[in-house]
Amino acid sequence: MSVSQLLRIWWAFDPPKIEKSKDALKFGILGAANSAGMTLTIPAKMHPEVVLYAVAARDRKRADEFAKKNDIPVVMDTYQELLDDPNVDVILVPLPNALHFEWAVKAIKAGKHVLLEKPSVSNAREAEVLFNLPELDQPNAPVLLEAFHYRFHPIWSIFRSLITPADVVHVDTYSMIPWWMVTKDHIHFKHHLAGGTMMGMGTYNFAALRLIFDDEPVECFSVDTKAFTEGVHHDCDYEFKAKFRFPNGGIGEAYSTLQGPTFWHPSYATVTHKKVEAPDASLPPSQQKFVTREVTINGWCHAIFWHRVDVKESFEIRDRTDGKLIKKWTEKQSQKAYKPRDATGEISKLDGEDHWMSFRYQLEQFVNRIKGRPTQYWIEREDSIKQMRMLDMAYEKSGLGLRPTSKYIAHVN
Ligand SMILES: NC(=O)C1=CN([C@@H]2O[C@H](COP(=O)(O)OP(=O)(O)OC[C@H]3O[C@@H](n4cnc5c(N)ncnc54)[C@H](OP(=O)(O)O)[C@@H]3O)[C@@H](O)[C@H]2O)C=CC1
Ligand SMILES: O=C1OC[C@@H](O)[C@H](O)[C@H]1O
Repeated sequence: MSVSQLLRIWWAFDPPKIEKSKDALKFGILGAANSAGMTLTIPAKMHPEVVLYAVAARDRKRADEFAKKNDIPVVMDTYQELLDDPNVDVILVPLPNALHFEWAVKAIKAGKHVLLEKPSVSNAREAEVLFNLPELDQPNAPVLLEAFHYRFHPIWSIFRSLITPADVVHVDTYSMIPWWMVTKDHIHFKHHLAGGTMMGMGTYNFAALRLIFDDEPVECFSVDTKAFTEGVHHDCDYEFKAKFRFPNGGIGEAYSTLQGPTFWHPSYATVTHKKVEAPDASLPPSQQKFVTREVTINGWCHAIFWHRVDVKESFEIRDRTDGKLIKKWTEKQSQKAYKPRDATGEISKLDGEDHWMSFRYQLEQFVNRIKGRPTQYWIEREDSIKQMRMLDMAYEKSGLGLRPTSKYIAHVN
């Protein structure tokens, strides 16, 4: 690892504190959750309009420790107290998946903006209710965002700009978390908390497939899982491989594990396009040029550590009359973009620094949306609903069944 790589990662996790603006948004966090570090407390240090105001946790000692570590001035004993506090503008919901629905609904009904951990809820039924709450369509409605952080990183936009969704024939996606990072008693492996690897990591792969095809899957035709069978862990997949068919006939594959090998391996997505004609005015009229493009993004999930987009184009020149191959060759190029300025075109005009994690890019857009400024990237509410439909489709096919619906749904009209 080079010194510049090390420095980038160092600054990403331990950035210099910056001055906060007078009209900064006050954030409250529901639960002293581990994920809140990446999603909010670290990126907040780098955002002038974000102030960490309060944390509420079920255990006072845990809450106090979390508050001290993150310089959060207010500690509350219940989540409801935090929603009732008029000083709080925004709520981060980093609770177990099964509690996302209830607390996101309550927060929105309390008039708070909500940054909601992924996966947004437990299943599509909950998503349809949450993302269609009438409060979200009123004037000055609260902003609700599913925290799909990687979609806000510049490398993701560069990658997508190299894809022609209608021509995609095959996509292979891979992500993993080493076994030692997720113990069996983690919320990821509790069925009543809507656990499972498709929920935890797979949702990232599934979103990648939806975005690459720019469409929704018509069918999940196979899901192989390795899942726990006993006690609270029952029917929680710790590894899976799923295959989907998309409307253009293309196949999308997703593999992920929360019990992966000891050494972390960067996520990747490899996109194969069909062979298409590449018009070339320099060729004689008797000849035709074709190209088959393969685009791979390495490190799409946690791009701050390392990433690279590779494009491989295989060219052929053929005789127009009999199709005979005249010449063939391959061209390759790669690119990285830790900050928008590393890119070209519209992307290059956006704000960002080398040490911004995807979470910091996400926070930028979230705050812009709340402040009524333009957002270059966003995840629409309908998008989050479709995402949960894809998860349901896979869980149904796997035989593990949908993740249970919150009883709180009976209270929402
Ligand atoms: N964006 C990302 O990189 C990541 C996102 N996630 C997502 O974030 C969410 C939380 O995950 P993570 O932070 O790893 O989990 P943690 O277990 O670290 O935190 C979950 C929090 O939920 C609270 N909680 C409330 N009720 C329960 C309950 N019945 N059982 C357990 N905890 C409860 C706890 O709060 P209290 O302090 O009140 O006890 C705890 O702090 C999940 O939705 C997960 O998918 C997870 C990892 C990374
Ligand atoms: O987003 C995530 O979800 C699953 C976690 O265990 C993982 O660390 C994180 O990146």
